[in-house]
Amino acid sequence: MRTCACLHASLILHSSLQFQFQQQRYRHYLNLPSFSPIRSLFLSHTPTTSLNVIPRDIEVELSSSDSNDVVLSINENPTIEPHSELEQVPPSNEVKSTKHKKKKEQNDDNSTNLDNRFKLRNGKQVFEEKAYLVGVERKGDVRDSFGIEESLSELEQLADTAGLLVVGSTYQKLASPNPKTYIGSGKVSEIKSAINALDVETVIFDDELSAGQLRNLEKIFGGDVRVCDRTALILDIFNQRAATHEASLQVSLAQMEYQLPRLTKMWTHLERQSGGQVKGMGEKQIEVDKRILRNQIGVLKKELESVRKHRKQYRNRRISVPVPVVSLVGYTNAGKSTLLNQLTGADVLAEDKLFATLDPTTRRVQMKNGKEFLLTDTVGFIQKLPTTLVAAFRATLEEISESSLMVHVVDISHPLAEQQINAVEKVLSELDVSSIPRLMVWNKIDNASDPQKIRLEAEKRDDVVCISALSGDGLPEFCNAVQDQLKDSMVWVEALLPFENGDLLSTIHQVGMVEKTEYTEQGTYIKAHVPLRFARLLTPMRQLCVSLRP
Ligand SMILES: Nc1nc2c(ncn2[C@@H]2O[C@H](COP(=O)(O)OP(=O)(O)OP(=O)(O)O)[C@@H](O)[C@H]2O)c(=O)[nH]1
Ligand SMILES: [Mg+2]
Repeated sequence: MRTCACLHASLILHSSLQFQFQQQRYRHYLNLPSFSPIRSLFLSHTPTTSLNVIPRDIEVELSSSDSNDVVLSINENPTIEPHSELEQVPPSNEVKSTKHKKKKEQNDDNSTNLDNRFKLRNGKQVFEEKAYLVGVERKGDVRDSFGIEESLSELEQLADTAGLLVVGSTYQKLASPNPKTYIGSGKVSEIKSAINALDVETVIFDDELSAGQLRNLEKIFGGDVRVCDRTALILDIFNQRAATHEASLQVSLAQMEYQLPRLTKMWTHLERQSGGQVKGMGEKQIEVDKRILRNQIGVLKKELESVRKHRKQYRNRRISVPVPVVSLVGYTNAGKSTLLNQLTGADVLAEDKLFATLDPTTRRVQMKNGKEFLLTDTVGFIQKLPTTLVAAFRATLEEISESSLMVHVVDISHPLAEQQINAVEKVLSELDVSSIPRLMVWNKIDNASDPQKIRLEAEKRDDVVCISALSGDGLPEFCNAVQDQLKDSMVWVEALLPFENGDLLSTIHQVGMVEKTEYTEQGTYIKAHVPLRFARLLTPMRQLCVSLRP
């Protein structure tokens, strides 16, 4: 009974907040097609997480009704002055004193200012919050990884992609992070001064923070300042970018999984607001919230599974002709989509922003010699990308793991090309794709400071091709290299597949190069080049073929 009541309370709370937001600054987030980049994380999915955004001038009341139901309601607290940026909608019967008029004018100005700060990002309107970036350089960090300044400049690019306005940044060298606040107390004070001086609304940390660290920092910085980390920011970009139903489901799932261990803070906030009267209540509510969230995660997973099954069936049907699949992998912004577009005439969005692509797109590449292969564009990788987040993009992973060849696209003109290569290798090493052969492509050769030097270096290696996906330079050589790699990496087999192995046959068509298929009474007889792992799978059928061959 109590459990149900709490769920009920959460829902009441949500609608009250919506009502409040409509009167206050937050109404923008709810009325517009997209929420503010950072707040969307907390607002969009679970009702209870909305508590994260209770502004300072709202008080929370807790009461118990006859039926033992716990009812929470939120009221505007008239004794507290609204935050200067809040747009107050006056009640209709308000006395129009000069003082009020002045205040209304001020508020109108604020409203106009706020309206000016909505920007169109990723096809959606988002509120351009002022952000401050914070990084930590760990003493003893390996030299060939990203330096702190480079990492922060990448974080700035991410913030810009998400629609935030970066107004400043800072970093600290530390032997180990502070368990309570991640950074040292001196740095915390420095950031607090910057927040006041620059009117900062969001502080973004370059590394993943624990729930406790987020809570402590928000407490120190003050009620209106949001604290989030790189992962939350990336999730928010994914949320804005998700164009298909499957991508939206994947992002929602990843966001919920990110929120689950971080649910505590809003309820301690509640306890604080009520002066400790509800001590212990927060703890129970967290359990209820977690259960609600877990249930929602379960529902989402089921829905995703059915979408995936459908996509797989569609893919199997689509690939009826024997063509191997080549997947494009690489750092975000390396030029994967541009390469796909150039080779296939596809119209995948390619732009100078991080994470332009979320959904895999596959197109057929027709070579001059009549040979063909399918090319798949995938989501880009980035340093400090939690594997759980990559795992959320199973569609991409499936495309990669079922491909016959991985082409690693590198922006060779980038000053941190080597570090980006290492970051991609690191993500790939965490995925189960080590058995898939690779080819490396050094892209954007047209943009390199010394293209000749780079070409000479590439010639020394036999697994690298230099191209410019933008101008088309080097693309025939790229296609030849793909063909050679595909053949080299495959094993010649003749096998007889029983009819019940229809799935295997269609996968072989997909990943191998089938030269002949013949239907016999015992099954399908094939002659093909197949990847080594499939040759192993086919071993018993190869023996069968030898014994039955006429
Ligand atoms: N100069 C130059 N620019 C290129 C080349 N290839 C791609 N670009 C540019 O690089 C930017 C990123 O290209 P995309 O194709 O979107 O990169 P991506 O790897 O698909 O990026 P994500 O989808 O974010 O992972 C775009 O502005 C392209 O025009 C190239 O060969 N030369
Ligand atoms: Mg792309």
